[in-house]
Amino acid sequence: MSDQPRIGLPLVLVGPMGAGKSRVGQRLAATAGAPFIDTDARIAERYGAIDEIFAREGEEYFRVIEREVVAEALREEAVVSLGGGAVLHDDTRDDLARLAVVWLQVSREAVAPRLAGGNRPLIADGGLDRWSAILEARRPLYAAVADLTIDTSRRSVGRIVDDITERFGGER
Ligand SMILES: Nc1ncnc2c1ncn2[C@@H]1O[C@H](COP(=O)(O)OP(=O)(O)OP(=O)(O)O)[C@@H](O)[C@H]1O
Ligand SMILES: O=C(O)C1=C[C@@H](O)[C@@H](O)[C@H](O)C1
Ligand SMILES: [Mg+2]
Repeated sequence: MSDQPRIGLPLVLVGPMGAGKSRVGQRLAATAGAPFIDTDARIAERYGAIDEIFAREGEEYFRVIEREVVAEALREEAVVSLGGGAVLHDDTRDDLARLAVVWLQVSREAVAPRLAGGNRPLIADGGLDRWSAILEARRPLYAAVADLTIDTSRRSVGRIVDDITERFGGER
């Protein structure tokens, strides 16, 4: 008998840039012995670096390929970390209504050091003010799809993983 916690799959992480979706998703999947999919990473594998896609083809095109990758990922029995803007797509929000979704939140103060050095095209100009404006525009979308909300600002990755396994444990 494995003593790995069992969680219902797919288990989906949403939230703004820098909230910890990739880091928490990876750790959660490893802890639960589940596959991990990061849709940003899958897009980059197939189509090239995300900042280059934005620069070359624009955001609208990015959202089309993002939707394809997200739709495929949500059909897999995996921990799935979505890109920050994936919830903008109506079909993705419809899919998420039927799945276990965790909204990782983070304060403006806590996210500042986490964003340092990243390659995030939407906040390349505008920095933290732009990050806050994007979050406010999307807040109702995250709220609409979330089954569990966790403020990660002052919480370790390990504690966040425990919070999630506590809420969604024993469903596999
Ligand atoms: N709970 C936490 N406490 C402190 N630092 C964290 C926490 N979670 C993540 N980080 C750090 O914050 C940074 C951003 O995390 P991560 O890349 O997982 O965010 P993300 O939500 O996937 O962002 P993006 O939407 O840009 O992909 C990383 O350096 C990560 O190590
Ligand atoms: O918040 C967003 O719209 C984005 C977040 C990242 O995860 C990437 O998906 C991309 O940089 C766009
Ligand atoms: Mg990420």
